[in-house]
Amino acid sequence: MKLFATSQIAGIDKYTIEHEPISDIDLMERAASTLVDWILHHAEPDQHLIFFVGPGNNGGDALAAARMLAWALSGIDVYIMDLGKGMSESANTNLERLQQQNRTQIVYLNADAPMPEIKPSDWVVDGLFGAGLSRPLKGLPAKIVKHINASGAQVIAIDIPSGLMGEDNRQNDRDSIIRADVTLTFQFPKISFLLPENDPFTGHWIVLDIGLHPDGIGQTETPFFYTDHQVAKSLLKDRRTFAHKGNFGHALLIAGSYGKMGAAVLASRGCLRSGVGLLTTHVPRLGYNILQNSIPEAMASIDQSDLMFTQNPDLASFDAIGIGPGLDTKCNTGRGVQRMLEEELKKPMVIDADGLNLLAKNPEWLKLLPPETILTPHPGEFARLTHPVECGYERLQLAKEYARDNGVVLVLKGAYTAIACPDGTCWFNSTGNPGMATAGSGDVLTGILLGLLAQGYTAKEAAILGVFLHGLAADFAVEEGSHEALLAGDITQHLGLAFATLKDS
Ligand SMILES: NC(=O)C1=CN([C@@H]2O[C@H](COP(=O)(O)OP(=O)(O)OC[C@H]3O[C@@H](n4cnc5c(N)ncnc54)[C@H](OP(=O)(O)O)[C@@H]3O)[C@@H](O)[C@H]2O)[C@@H](O)CC1
Ligand SMILES: [K+]
Repeated sequence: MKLFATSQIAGIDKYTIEHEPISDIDLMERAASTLVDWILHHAEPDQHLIFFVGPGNNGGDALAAARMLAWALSGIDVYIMDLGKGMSESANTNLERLQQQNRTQIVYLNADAPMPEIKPSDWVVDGLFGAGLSRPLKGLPAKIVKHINASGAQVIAIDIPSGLMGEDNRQNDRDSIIRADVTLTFQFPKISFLLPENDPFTGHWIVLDIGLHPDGIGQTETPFFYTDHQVAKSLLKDRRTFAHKGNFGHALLIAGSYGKMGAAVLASRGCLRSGVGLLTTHVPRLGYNILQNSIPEAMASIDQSDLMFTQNPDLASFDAIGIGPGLDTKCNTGRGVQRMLEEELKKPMVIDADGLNLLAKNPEWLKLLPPETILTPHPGEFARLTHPVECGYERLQLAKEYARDNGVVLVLKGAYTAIACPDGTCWFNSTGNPGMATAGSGDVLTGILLGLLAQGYTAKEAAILGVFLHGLAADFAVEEGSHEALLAGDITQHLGLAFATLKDS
């Protein structure tokens, strides 16, 4: 799915009105009816709802929804924020319709008016501002937002929590943004919803399809995408009936050191469960028994060192290389990695964990990286590769620059993992859960990415698909357990179900 800046969404909105064609008041009616469906599905018949209405079309949506709900629910109050400059045309039409219906109390709130009582048991519907917000809230809007946030009531935001910008919130006033429990957003998640600093504002967000015109969506260019089932499925390659293991590549994983052999085992499992034909895992001597006992499907390549990686095997027979899980950053290991990179191998590569920490210490290696390279930092590792940042928005910009400037696919791990590609595109992942914040989860991902690279997926395809499958497998694992108890090994165990679900979807 494409993701757009709010200004672009307004353009698609306009395109829909012109080309469907549909009048703007009817498009608003369609949007409002999706809100109403959601609310009726979740509210008890005696639920008291308080609508806060702003001057633009976000307010218009709120007024239309209040009218539709007033036929079904008895306790609806509407407060209109009076900024002294009137309302948009469609909002005005909906105000007249609500007045004519005559089932709802409508009160104007100006700067001097006392704030209405909101009980913790009430539901507040926030229709103050949406995609048309142009600056941080001050004065009356900020006062109303603070009053709502302090109420303890459930808050449902229409389209965007009022006060939150769709993209860049670096200059925003965080005290003057609605803290919603649920955000019902139209057609597309907004880019700011995918950044960690905005989670307290959006709460749980849900996308409501309002049928914006597919041609308008298709013609609007954007660097941002959301990897949903459809995208991931389109990347998945078929396995032919007469295929044999030679068709699915031979991966080399360089992983493990004294005390960190688990990382090598987990990454090996992730790799083998992602469809690779053959896997050789290169480990220090001490890891030989551990590896062979815990994962007999992997072949072992043994380092000359007892304790750590120092020297790669002959690389000629491998289709892709993964390096990093449990590697450690000792000098000898660093020298080993450097020698390997200096071979100027043209094999696809994935670098994780201590591989990234070594790269951060030796930025001159960047120019030695092969063309199809994936780096998989979490925010801390990314800060070491670049520099610390203030917020997720800045990190996203930096990730896009880093991927473009260095010709690497950068997998910035976290909720909605962002994959920045050398072509300037950025793909947010839709699967996964907080249970994945657990030891070894990243090692499993490295294994999956390596397995996909070895099978001939490009670095970009492998990253988008691999991150999606990793998250989906973890989602299945959590369905049987809990976030707290999720082990990285549970992710590998559910990879089969993730592949199968994607194929059948
Ligand atoms: N796109 C779609 O597909 C569809 C969109 N729909 C809905 O429309 C919404 C977008 O509507 P919108 O463009 O009218 O913007 P919205 O946020 O309601 O208000 C703008 C008003 O606020 C004002 N204003 C701005 N900032 C301010 C501030 N800090 N403090 C004070 N005032 C401020 C601004 O005036 P300004 O002073 O900036 O000139 C203007 O008067 C969208 O979120 C969705 O809910 C659906 O109905 C149908 C399909
Ligand atoms: K809103």
